[in-house]
Amino acid sequence: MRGGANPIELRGVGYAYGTGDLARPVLRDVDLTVGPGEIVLLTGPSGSGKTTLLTLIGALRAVQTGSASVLGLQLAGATERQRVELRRRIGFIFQQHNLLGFLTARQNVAMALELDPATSEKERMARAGAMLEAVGIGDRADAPPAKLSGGQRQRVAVARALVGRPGLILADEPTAALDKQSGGEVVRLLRDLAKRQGVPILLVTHDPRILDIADRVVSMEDGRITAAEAGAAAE
Ligand SMILES: Nc1ncnc2c1ncn2[C@@H]1O[C@H](COP(=O)(O)OP(=O)(O)OP(=O)(O)O)[C@@H](O)[C@H]1O
Repeated sequence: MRGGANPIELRGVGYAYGTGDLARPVLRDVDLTVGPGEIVLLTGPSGSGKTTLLTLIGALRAVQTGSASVLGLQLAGATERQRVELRRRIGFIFQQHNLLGFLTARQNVAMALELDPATSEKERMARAGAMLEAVGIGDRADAPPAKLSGGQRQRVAVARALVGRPGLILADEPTAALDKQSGGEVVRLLRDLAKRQGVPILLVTHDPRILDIADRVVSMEDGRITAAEAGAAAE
């Protein structure tokens, strides 16, 4: 079944951990739309369900109730194969950069292209190098993650998420491990590159200092969306 025209369209989504008497609802009747090229920040107290919602949209867990269309795929009832294909079209950025320590920055970025049989090793390395230039650390391409600062590692993670020209970026607290300045720089860079490519972003954050990068800020509380407001970037 095909979904809607927006990159993300959720209607009445619910989710519970556990089953039977132990079932604990953590998402309740969530409606959320992210439009083409839109940057939406999802905020709210710890435990309100933000990460659960993000992983559900990223096809990392199954939809239980409601309708969830992501990049045109209706996730309710989708097969595992369809979900794997969808995941390949999404760029993920996590709190911890999740880079492989035995690979250089360039190899870490190039790895994201390995599933694309149309590209040669040489092309993958060239595209990875260009993406590292775009995030401002082209001169550190041959360094392993251990030789990079936290902010530089997160830039590599941004390059890795964008290099495959994804249809959507999902980011979970990408600034949590960074100081104020490097956190701000990394998300602004992410925003600028995403806007240039027209890639929509859904980004979970606790960090009030980065809310201004959003076109829209959505708040969650106790598994529900409680408020949606225009971000500073949209004004
Ligand atoms: N795998 C799991 N099994 C059972 N309960 C879980 C699991 N993962 C999360 N929870 C619970 O679900 C609720 C929502 O968690 P979730 O991580 O989605 O919230 P969050 O808003 O992202 O929180 P934080 O901001 O602290 O990351 C929490 O009460 C959490 O304890």
